[in-house]
Amino acid sequence: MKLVHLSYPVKNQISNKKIVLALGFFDGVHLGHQHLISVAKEIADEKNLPLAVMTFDRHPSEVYAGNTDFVYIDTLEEKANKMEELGVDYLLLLKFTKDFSKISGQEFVDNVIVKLGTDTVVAGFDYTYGARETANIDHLPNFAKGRFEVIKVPKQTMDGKKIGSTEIRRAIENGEMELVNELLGHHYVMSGTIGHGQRNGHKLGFPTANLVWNEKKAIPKIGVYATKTKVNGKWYNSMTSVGYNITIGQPKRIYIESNLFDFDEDVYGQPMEIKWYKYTRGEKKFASLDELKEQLKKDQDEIKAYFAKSDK
Ligand SMILES: Cc1cc2nc3c(=O)[nH]c(=O)nc-3n(C[C@H](O)[C@H](O)[C@H](O)COP(=O)(O)O)c2cc1C
Ligand SMILES: Nc1ncnc2c1ncn2[C@@H]1O[C@H](COP(=O)(O)OP(=O)(O)OP(=O)(O)O)[C@@H](O)[C@H]1O
Repeated sequence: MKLVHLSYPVKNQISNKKIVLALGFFDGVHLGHQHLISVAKEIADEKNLPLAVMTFDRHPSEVYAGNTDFVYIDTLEEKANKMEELGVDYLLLLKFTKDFSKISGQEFVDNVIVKLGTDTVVAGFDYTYGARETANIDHLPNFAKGRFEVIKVPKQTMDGKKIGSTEIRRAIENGEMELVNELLGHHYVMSGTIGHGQRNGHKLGFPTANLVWNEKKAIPKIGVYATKTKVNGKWYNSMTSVGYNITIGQPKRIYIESNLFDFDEDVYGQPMEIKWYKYTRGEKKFASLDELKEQLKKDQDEIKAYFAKSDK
């Protein structure tokens, strides 16, 4: 798969062939997105054309609402890896600027979709584009004027509700990891490197690997989770705390730290990935380290039992 950076207006086709173009932001590449891309892939294969997916370099709400705290389900790298697995040939990253946000639907069609050499556009039932998202998928054939075909993908739902990135972000921030994983069709993952903690974990008998993560990623709510953690290229069942570590010292910042089961190696500086399974409890302030230690033993038993059942 090729990653292509574009800015408005687009000047040239990206391939000497025409393309099938899937449109949207695609944060998380959830089950709804996966379905849409499989529809587009089928058309591309039938027509013997490359499949391109177009997204933006930042979420439009960062620009519209000036919301610089906006957090993402996927980093660009994660999104690109998922797209590649789905058989996408080109991932197009269009620069989303204030000026671009003001163009009309017709300008978007003429200066982006047509310039790319598009044969067929595939987009969802609620896809919008143009200034303040004024134009929708049903307007697209009028703007196309016969220059490309438009395929509208119907709403994909779970329990009657649209499968959507906004809902998944809400569920991550609410610690509803089982729902998150169901809607994504894969586990929510956070990756980064192993940083230094305050070195209290060893004293407690529960050493932890502290995650240094990409600050644009959505963080599960404060609390304790059943997780799997990858270090040294291998996945271990683990328990992960997202918290301020309120028992030891003054709360300053959020730490994400995993205690891996059946693992005892020095791994500072190495890559680390956390797959999130289930929220088990909130963070508590304990009167002593011994009480925290007692609780950590209980957490370990509970989470080991959870995996003994769910890994079967
Ligand atoms: C599974 C798990 C649960 C935890 N729960 C709590 C908690 O409820 N309250 C708290 O103050 N700290 C909690 N901690 C954080 C410990 O205080 C922390 O691991 C310890 O301070 C070591 O931190 P360090 O790695 O920075 O030295 C938890 C840690 C883990 C791994
Ligand atoms: N559940 C779904 N069913 C069908 N199409 C979908 C679904 N979710 C997204 N799409 C389509 O996939 C493309 C990418 O969608 P987008 O990036 O807006 O994600 P989203 O999940 O709809 O986000 P949000 O929850 O913020 O509305 C769009 O064309 C959109 O219409």
